[in-house]
Amino acid sequence: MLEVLNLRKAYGPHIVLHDVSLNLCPGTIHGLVGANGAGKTTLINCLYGLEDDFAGTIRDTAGPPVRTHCGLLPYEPYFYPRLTGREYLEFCLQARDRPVTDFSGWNQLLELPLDQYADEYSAGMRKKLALLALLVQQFNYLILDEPFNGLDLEANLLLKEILKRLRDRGTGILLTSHILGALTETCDEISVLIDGRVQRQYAAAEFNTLEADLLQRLHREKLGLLDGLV
Ligand SMILES: Nc1ncnc2c1ncn2[C@@H]1O[C@H](COP(=O)(O)OP(=O)(O)OP(=O)(O)O)[C@@H](O)[C@H]1O
Repeated sequence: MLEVLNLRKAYGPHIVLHDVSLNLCPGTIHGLVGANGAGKTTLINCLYGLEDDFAGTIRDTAGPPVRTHCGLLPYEPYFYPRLTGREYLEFCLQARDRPVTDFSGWNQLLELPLDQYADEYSAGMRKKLALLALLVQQFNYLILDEPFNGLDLEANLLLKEILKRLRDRGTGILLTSHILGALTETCDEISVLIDGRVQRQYAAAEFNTLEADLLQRLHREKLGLLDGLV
């Protein structure tokens, strides 16, 4: 299990995360929802070790450093110039001392032109390539920052199915999204992050109240204004 306990992270005087605690269990899809600037990417960066100046505990309870068995899809994947999609995948595997395998099975699903330079891909293709680099590696845990953003409808549907199958195979998946439906359709539990605090965690059986709760929590005053208008 990946455990985040009393995580506190500040940039200078600005406290971004206040005592955040959550667990990512194997075989579970855990969604993270929150407004722009709520601290989702900061939480992910701390969890994956891209930030180290924080207080609290982050650990894989099985023992090894979190990154050993965990793959990250960053919000905006970066590709070195003049590397083809195929070379990027090979680079990702070699960087982790993994054998370079045949990508054609996974790429029959995502249909990327792997012999084209990755930095010339469209935004959606870049996201697919970064996802492909995770899928070919069989991680125990995946951390996905906005995985659905930028993908076309077909790829969105496919990705939901892939995530559910990985979950059923035992992978623990933490994902962020601003698309509530994408979260409620795929997740087993959802944490709501407001102003750097986990306000509440919802189990799947409680998802039917999530949208109404978020409207109240985020827009109580605006709902009052709306009442006067419509
Ligand atoms: N490197 C940084 N230096 C200073 N402040 C930062 C840095 N990174 C993030 N922040 C601040 O931390 C807060 C949380 O940012 P973060 O990117 O984690 O939010 P988010 O929930 O992922 O937002 P979004 O939904 O827009 O992606 C914001 O106020 C942001 O300005």
